[in-house]
Parts: sequence; C-alpha cells; structure tokens
Amino acid sequence: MTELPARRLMLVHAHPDDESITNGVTMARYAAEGALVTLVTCTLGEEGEVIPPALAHLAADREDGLGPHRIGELRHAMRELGVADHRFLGGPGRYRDSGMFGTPANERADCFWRADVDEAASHLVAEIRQVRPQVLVTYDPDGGYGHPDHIQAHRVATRAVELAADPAYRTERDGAPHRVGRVYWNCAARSVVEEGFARLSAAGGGPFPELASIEDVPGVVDDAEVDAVIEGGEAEAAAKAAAMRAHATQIVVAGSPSGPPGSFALSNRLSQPLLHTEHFRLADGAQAPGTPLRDLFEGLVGTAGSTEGPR
Ligand SMILES: CC(=O)N[C@H]1[C@@H](O[C@@H]2[C@H](O)[C@H](O)[C@@H](O)[C@H](O)[C@H]2O)O[C@H](CO)[C@@H](O)[C@@H]1O
Ligand SMILES: [Zn+2]
Repeated sequence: MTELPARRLMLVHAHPDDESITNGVTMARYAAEGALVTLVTCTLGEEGEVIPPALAHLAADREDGLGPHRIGELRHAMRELGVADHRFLGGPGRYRDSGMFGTPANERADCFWRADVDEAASHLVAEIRQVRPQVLVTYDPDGGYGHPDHIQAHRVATRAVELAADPAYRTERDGAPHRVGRVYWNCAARSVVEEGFARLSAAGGGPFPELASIEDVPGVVDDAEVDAVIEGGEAEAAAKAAAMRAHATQIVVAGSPSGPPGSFALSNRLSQPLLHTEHFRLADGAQAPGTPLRDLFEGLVGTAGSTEGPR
C-alpha cells in the first residue's frame, strides 16, 4: 500500500460546483503544497438549471443529461485546482440531486434528501478510513443556505465522522477506525462579504447588473465566529475562478484571472463577489484559542515540507 501524504484534507459537498465556489482557494492551496485533498461529492447535480442556451437540452425536464455532463465539468474544475482525488458518494449517480425545497424532485425515491443517513454515511466511512484525513470540511446544519442536499451532506458527513472512529463499526469491511482531528463548517465572514458587495456596487455590478443580497450568500457569520481563514494568493484566486468557470452550466464568472477579485452569478443571474478568502467554523476537534488559524492543519500535523508524520 502506497504511503499516504503527511497532511490529508477531505471535503464533503452536495453538488458539482459547490467545491469550487466555497473551497476553491483552500483546495488549490493544499494541493499545491502536496497535501492529499480528497473531494467527496454527494450527487451529480442532475436537477440544476442550465445557463448556456446551447446546453438547455440537458435539463432534467428534457433529456435529463445534466448529471453526466456535470461529471465532466467537475473533472475540469479539479484539473484547474490541481486536485486528483475526487469521489462520488456511493459511486456516480447513487444519490440524485434533490432539487430546491418544494420541487417535485424532492419526492423521488432516489434523491439524496430521502436517503437513509446511516446508509449514506456507511459509504463515507469507507472513504474516511481509507484516506484517514486529519481535517474534514463540510456545511453547517443548515447546509449554508437551506438546500436539502446541503443539509443532508452535513448530516451524512457528521454521522460518518462518528462511525469512522467507532471500533465496533464495520472494521472487517472498512479497516481500522479513524478519528478525524478537526471538522470545520464552511462559513463567510460578514465584513468580507459586505466589502465584496460594496466593491461590486461601485463597479456597477458583476456578470449581471443586479446584485444578490448578503442573505443570498451561504453561511454568513459575524467575524468573531470565524475560527480559521484561508487566504488565497494570485495563483489560488486564478485557480478558483478557472474552476468556477469550468462549471459553465451553473456559474458565470466575470473579471480577469490576474485582475482584482472578480465576481460571479449563478443561474439566478444575481451577481455576487468571488471571494479569495475562505472562512471556517470549528465544529469538532480542538484548536488553540485566540486569533483564527491560517492553516487548517496547525497543531495537528507539520506544515508543508515538514517531516512530521501523520498523528
Ligand atoms: C450552488 C448550488 O448549491 N447550486 C445548486 C442549486 O442551484 C440553484 C437552483 O437551481 C436555484 O433554483 C437557482 O435559482 C440558483 O441560481 C441555482 O444556483 O440547486 C440545484 C438543484 O438542486 C443544484 O443542481 C445546484 O448545484
Ligand atoms: Zn450545492
């Protein structure tokens, strides 16, 4: 068995596009530093809207071909971020995109929202015990903005972290138990989001003139609630923008890669700032009190290039 890299980060997201929108800088940074970055995506995003008119035929209520198409978008985005380890929970298509709350897609027996949490978590336990991440990132209990698949991803990830550490749970199938060192929930510091909207407003908008509101941004919290901050440099910012552009059915990105922080819009055509700083709240595990960490692995494993092995 090949030796695992010293630092290992796992991210659990609901749809292809969430990882780039929310964690593009973080994934690009750690991948560039040689950490193992493992993305687990819970659905294929089959129920998404489609922005480019030429691809409208893929929509669920037409050819229902969006899921396979978004696998390709995600593969492209991973190349932009330098991330090589990507998995779909239970395999591609095991859990279908549940759609926004109140849509008929919520009623499908195969949708992620209707999945048994323990059964879905059992697939993630196998990934956790194989990768043995010191850090796992997912959403807060509201999924950041209340999408059923985001809420379910939170529930499944939380349950899987618990089961993966349990010596009485399926070690004959999945191998030795593994306790994740820290679990972080994605969030967004209010002051940073407000500054981003102020910048967009002064610039006259983003890909579209109408701006989203701060309430449309997932997981906005007061700055004091932020426990970790990952700041992107020019390379990470460019990689994040390119990865978001790869999700062309879902996202329109404005601004040049080397220019000032850009902006984007989803299929609702409401412009919002493309943030180069990503924020996290500590949900499980411990970290030194005081100012927010600038490295999710701080105190758990050595920094990039150090010889300290996994704990
Ligand atoms: C970022 C994210 O979670 N996107 C989801 C979301 O897409 C939104 C949805 O289609 C909504 O109706 C639009 O107004 C909004 O602009 C979209 O971003 O939900 C989709 C369906 O579950 C999902 O495929 C997409 O990845
Ligand atoms: Zn999503």
